[in-house]
Amino acid sequence: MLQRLAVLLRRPAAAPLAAAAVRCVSTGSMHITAPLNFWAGKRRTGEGKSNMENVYEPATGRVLCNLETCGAADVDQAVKAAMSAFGHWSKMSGMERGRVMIEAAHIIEKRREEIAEMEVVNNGKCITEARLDVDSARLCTEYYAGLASTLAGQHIQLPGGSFAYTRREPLGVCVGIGAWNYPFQIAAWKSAPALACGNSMVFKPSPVTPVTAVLLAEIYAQAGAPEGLFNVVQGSQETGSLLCHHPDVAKVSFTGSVQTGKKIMEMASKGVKPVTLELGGKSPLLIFQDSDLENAVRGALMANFLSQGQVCSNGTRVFVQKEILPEFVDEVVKRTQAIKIGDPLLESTRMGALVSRPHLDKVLAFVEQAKKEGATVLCGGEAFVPSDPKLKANCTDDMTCVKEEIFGPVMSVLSFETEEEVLLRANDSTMGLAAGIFTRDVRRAHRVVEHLKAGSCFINNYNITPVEVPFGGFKMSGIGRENGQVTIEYYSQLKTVFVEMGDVDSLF
Ligand SMILES: NC(=O)c1ccc[n+]([C@@H]2O[C@H](COP(=O)([O-])OP(=O)(O)OC[C@H]3O[C@@H](n4cnc5c(N)ncnc54)[C@H](O)[C@@H]3O)[C@@H](O)[C@H]2O)c1
Ligand SMILES: C[N+](C)(C)CCCC=O
Repeated sequence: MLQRLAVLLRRPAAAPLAAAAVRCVSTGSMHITAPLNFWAGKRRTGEGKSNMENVYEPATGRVLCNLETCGAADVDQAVKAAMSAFGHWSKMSGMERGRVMIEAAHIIEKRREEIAEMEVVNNGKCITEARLDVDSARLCTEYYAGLASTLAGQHIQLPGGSFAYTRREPLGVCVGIGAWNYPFQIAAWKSAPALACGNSMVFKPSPVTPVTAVLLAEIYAQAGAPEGLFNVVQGSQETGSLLCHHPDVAKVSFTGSVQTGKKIMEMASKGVKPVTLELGGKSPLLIFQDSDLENAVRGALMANFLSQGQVCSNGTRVFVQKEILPEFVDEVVKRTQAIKIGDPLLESTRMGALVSRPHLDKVLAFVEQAKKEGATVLCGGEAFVPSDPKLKANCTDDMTCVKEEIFGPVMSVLSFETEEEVLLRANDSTMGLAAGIFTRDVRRAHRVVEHLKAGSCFINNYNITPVEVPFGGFKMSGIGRENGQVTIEYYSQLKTVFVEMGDVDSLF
């Protein structure tokens, strides 16, 4: 089944305001002219000023700002600034670093509304979700601020009074490259663990959503971080590639598509640099007949329609046990039709605009393809027109919409009969970011989860990502983890020190 596709395409509103960067209170009123690059403590103009790309407001199609992309000289300056900050920051104690980060978290909290509004205007998601994204960024900063002072090595006793110890050391200048679906949150999820470990960072946001990462840079600076600790360079793949190849960069943490992730890994391999890859998914959600149906329906909606369906971990293959399929589908259709689609800045809106016209066309093409392959659209299925909800159903595992990541508000519903069968079908994907199961049978829940090939599994819920819990993928969905204690491992390295207390026992 294919669900409602929501998109808002509005006519341009009034003329843009002339001021540098203007906070908006209504859709279509913001125009940004302040530079969006930031290094060595200041906003900077990129050398690609002559070759600027338009950045659009998804909800209106208006030009929000122009992107000044960074070339080799800019990237070099940002990396130099980060190296200089690293010298100072890496020598500070964890407690001192944590203090700066806690202050940054407080500032994020104070500026919550402003950041959330900017995110809405640039990304198209609704304000309620954008606030939660800002909260997640703040919580992540707080969490790693707390962990900073706990980083430590081990002492290992050896024969004859000799011993060894390990030091947990930072890597150096880390690069973060972000996707457009969670722009501010991704910048925080990458920078907070990196900085807690004593690294500095150069971050490149997606050229589609460049406006909020620079706010995070200002916040760290205001919180007392040394100049150059967190830098932002804008641009597309050329800028990203310059960062990955830069000889002074120690690590690359990337969030984006599988296709780009492979290129990042290849570029990083030239310098034998470690990578964290947070890539795409085509995750399964398994709903057994003994589920609490109300919660299963809620879970399926949360698994598919957050951020207009543009979520890496979405459970887009919804397998429903045959006995409850009609009941489940009726309820899901009813609630999907009731989703309030509209101006993303309105409090009542629950679904805003897809990120761009080309992306909308891509999502609609998946729906057309699905229809050709025999799927029935139960509701939606076309660009959203308020009075025109569409319906239809019937997906099979071999359909393109069931195999490929659509990254839009499109839920495919499939029916299954047995646990063994659904496990085989659920795992039949090259990706393995997330998976979910709804059942009242606690033994089945854990048995099924043990066999699911996915990095994040949800039992009787979906798409929650507390920052204390590791997040990341199996198979082609990625390498490494974000959040949780384990992420410290991905932003630090161990130095082992042997200490001899006796004489050298030489064979020569
Ligand atoms: N696993 C996760 O945590 C997670 C989170 C969010 C999004 N995603 C995935 O991201 C994808 C959508 O985001 P997108 O369209 O922005 O992805 P994308 O791969 O097109 O771009 C991601 C970033 O990589 C940069 N980039 C592109 N080519 C590059 C190159 N050759 N060298 C260096 N940088 C390059 C882009 O400019 C952008 O900043 C989806 O597949 C989604 O599942 C994954
Ligand atoms: C917070 N969410 C909704 C789980 C999103 C995680 C990041 C993936 O795109």
